[in-house]
Amino acid sequence: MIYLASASPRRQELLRQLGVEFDVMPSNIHEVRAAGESPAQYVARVAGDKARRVAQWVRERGLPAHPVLGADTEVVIDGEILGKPENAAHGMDMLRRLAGRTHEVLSAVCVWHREKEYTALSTSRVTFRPLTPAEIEQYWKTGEPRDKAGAYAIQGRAAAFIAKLEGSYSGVMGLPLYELDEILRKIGTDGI
Ligand SMILES: Cc1cn([C@H]2C[C@H](O)[C@@H](COP(=O)(O)OP(=O)(O)OP(=O)(O)O)O2)c(=O)[nH]c1=O
Repeated sequence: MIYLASASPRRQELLRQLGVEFDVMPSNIHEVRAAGESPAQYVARVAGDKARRVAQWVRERGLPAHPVLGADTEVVIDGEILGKPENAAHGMDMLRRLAGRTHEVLSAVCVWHREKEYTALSTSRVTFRPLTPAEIEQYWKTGEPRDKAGAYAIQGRAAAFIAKLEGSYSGVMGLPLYELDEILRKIGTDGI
């Protein structure tokens, strides 16, 4: 049993795939980049913040001390983190930037267990085919990109845009399962 420090339905789906039993406990932390933090440092730190926050609640409420899992996923292009789209113009802008190019998706997991934290980072390279303005608009209108880092979902219609993926499909979707399983095996809580 673990606590999943996330409100993301994608992360629940991915965790179910590993067969790990979990309770959902969203962290609701405010994600803000600190000065001088690289994208890799940022995702790892945010995954840790989510896990630490929920671990603290678990302690305060006297709940059973199961491991706590936090995760963060960011889309990076030209060294810049794109974040989630604030509105249609912002989202379509992101898709225009990604079209016809290769970008990185950084996905970090952090497990807090017995006063120790275990963090892993998955880096994937995703190549989009070129997109026409009409395709970008149509895709935006599906509603799929709205709550997603980089304004797309590999597990949804954006699969049709992805010419190449080097790295971790589950990592791009929001929870790198290979890296997570390595940590869970280390602490003796695998789902199998
Ligand atoms: C690139 C990409 C991102 N995403 C999603 C995964 C994450 O849910 C989201 C990135 O935002 P996150 O801030 O990592 O997570 P979240 O706000 O959804 O949930 P929580 O903080 O409670 O854990 O983008 C996809 O679903 N598919 C994709 O292809």
